[in-house]
Amino acid sequence: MGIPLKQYSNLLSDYLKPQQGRVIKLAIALFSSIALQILNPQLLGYFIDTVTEGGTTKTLITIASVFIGVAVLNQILTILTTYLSETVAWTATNALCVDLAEHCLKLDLVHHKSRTPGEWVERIDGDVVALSRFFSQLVIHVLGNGILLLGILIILFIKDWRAGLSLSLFSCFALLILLRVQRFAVIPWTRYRQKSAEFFGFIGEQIVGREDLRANGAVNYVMRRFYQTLQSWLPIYHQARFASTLLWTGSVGLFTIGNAIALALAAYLWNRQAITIGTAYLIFYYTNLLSQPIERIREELEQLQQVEASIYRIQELFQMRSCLEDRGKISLPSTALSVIFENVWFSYEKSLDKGQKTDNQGQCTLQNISFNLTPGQTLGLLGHTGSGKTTLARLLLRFYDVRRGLICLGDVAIDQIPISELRQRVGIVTQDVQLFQASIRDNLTFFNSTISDREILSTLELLGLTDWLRSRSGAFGSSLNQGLDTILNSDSSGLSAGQAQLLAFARVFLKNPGLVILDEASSRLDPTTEMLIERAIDRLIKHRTAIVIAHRLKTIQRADQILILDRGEIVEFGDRSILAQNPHSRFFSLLKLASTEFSS
Ligand SMILES: Nc1ncnc2c1ncn2[C@@H]1O[C@H](COP(=O)(O)OP(=O)(O)OP(=O)(O)O)[C@@H](O)[C@H]1O
Repeated sequence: MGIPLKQYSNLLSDYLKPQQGRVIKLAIALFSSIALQILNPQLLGYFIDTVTEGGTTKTLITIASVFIGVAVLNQILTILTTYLSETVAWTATNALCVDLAEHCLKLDLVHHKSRTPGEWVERIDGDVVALSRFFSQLVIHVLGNGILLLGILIILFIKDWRAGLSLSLFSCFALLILLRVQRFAVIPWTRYRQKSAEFFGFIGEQIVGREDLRANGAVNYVMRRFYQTLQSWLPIYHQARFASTLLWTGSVGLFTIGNAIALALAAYLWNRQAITIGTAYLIFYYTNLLSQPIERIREELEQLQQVEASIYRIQELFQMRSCLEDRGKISLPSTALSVIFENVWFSYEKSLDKGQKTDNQGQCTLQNISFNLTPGQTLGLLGHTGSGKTTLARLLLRFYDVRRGLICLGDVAIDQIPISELRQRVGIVTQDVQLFQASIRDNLTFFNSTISDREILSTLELLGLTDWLRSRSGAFGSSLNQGLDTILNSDSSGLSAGQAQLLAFARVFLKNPGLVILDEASSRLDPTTEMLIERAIDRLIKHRTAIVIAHRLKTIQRADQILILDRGEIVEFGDRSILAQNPHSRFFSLLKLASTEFSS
C-alpha cells in the first residue's frame, strides 16, 4: 500500500497546527518524562555503589528520597501526557470527521448510492476514530521513544564502550527485524476494516427495513446472512491478529536475547573488574529499559499498520470527486420559473455517454425528452411504474447531469445556476417523506433560524395543520409556539402518511420555491386527510410552476399540461383540456379508466 510520507505529514500539519500550543505542552511533558526515566537508574547505581563503598546512612537516605521524588514526578508527568494526548487526539479526529462528512455530503448521488448507509458511517466515523492514536501518540511516541533509546545507548557507552557497542548493534538489529515484519500485517488489517464497513452496512440496511422483513417473514433469511457475514469476517480478523501476534512473539524473543547479552557482558566486565557492581546493575537495568522504547516503537508501528489502512481509505474518500461541476453563477428570478427540456437523454450508467448507448434493458432511462412549461403552469406527469417520472424530477434538482440535451429553468441552463440556489428555488415533496429526530420547527425549517415561528404557524394554518399541532402542544402547555418544540421521531412514527406529507408541504412552502415537484402519495387516504392534502396542493402550486407526478383524478384535473412517459420516452404531451376531449388520446383512455375505478 505504501502511503507516501508526505501524506502523513500533511494530515498531521492540517489537524495538529490549530492546536500547536497543546502539542508543544504534550511534547515537553513527554520529553521531561523520558529524561527522568534515564536519570532514575543512575540514582539506583549510585545508591548501590555508595552501599558497597560503605557510604553514610544520611547519604543513602538522600539518594533514596531523590529517587522517590523523581519517580513521583514521572508519574505526574505520565498523567499529564495522557490527558494532553487524549485531548489532542479527539480534537484532531473530530475536525477530520467534520471535514470528511462535509466532503461526502457534497458528493453526488452516484457516489452516495455506491455504498450502504452503514458503510458510509463506518468509513466516516470508524476509520477516523482509528486515527485518534495516530494524532495523539504515534509521532510523539515514536520520536520520544527514539530519544529514550538514544539516551540509554549513550549512557551505556559512557559506562563501558563494549556494553554501548554491543547493545547498540542489538537495538539496530531488533528494530530492523521488527520493521520488516510489520509490513506484512497491513493487508490483513485493510481487509478487516473493509469487512467491518460491509458488516455495518448490512446491519444498517436490515434495521431500516425491519418492518418489511418481519412482515414478509424474512427474519430467518436475514439471520442466515448475518451469520454468513460474521463467518467470513472471523478468518480475516484471525489473519490480522495472527500477523500482530507474530510481531509480538518476535519482539519478546529478541528482548530475551538482549537480556542474555547484557547479563553475559556485565558478568564478564565485572569479573575482569572493569566495572563496579553498581555499573553492572546499571547495564542490566538499562538493557531491560531498552525493551521499553523498542517495544513501544514496535507497538506504534503496529498501530500504524491499522492506521495506514484507515488513512488509505480516508484519502480514497477525499479523492472522490462529485461528477457535478458547481460552476454556475447565474441567479434565478424570484418568481415562478419556466421549465424547458430540449432533447434530453439520460442514463444512470456512468459509462453511457451522450445518450447513444443503452442500459440493461436496452435503452436509456430518458430518451429525447422535449417540452416547455411557462411560468405558473402545472404539468401532470403520468406513466407506468419505471417509465422515468422520478428520474425526470431528479434531473431538475441536478442530482445527476443529463447525458445529452439541455434543461433550462427560468430561461437559465441549470448547469449555469449555483447548485445550492437551484435546490433552494426548486421544492420537492416525495412519497417517502424523511423526518428527522428533531423538533417540529427544525423539521420544517431545516434548521434555518431566520424563519420565524409566526411564519411557520401561519403556514401550518394555511395547510390545515393547526389542529394537529394543537394536539402536540398538549404536553407543552397550550401555546402553539411551544408545540413547535415537540420532538418528532425520525421514522415518522406517530404520524400518518398524510400528515407526514402535509408536513413536507409545509417545508416546501417555507422555502418559497419557483418550481414545485410533487410526487403524490399513491396510497389511499381517509377523506379528511385527502381534503387537507387537496387544499394544500392548491395552495402550494398557486403562483408557482408545478410538476405533479399524479396518481389521483382530482390532481390530474388541476394540470394545464399533460405529459405521458413510456419506457423513458414521451408518448403524449399537450394541453390537458384538449387531450381530455380527444377520444384517440392516451390521456382520454386513462381518464376513462380512472373514473371507472373511482366509481367502482
Ligand atoms: N439510482 C438509480 N440507479 C440506476 N437505475 C435507476 C435508479 N433509479 C431508477 N432507476 C431505473 O430507472 C428507471 C426509471 O425509474 P424511475 O424511478 O424514474 O421511474 P418512475 O416512473 O418514477 O417509477 P415509479 O412510478 O415506480 O416511481 C427504472 O428502470 C429504474 O429501475
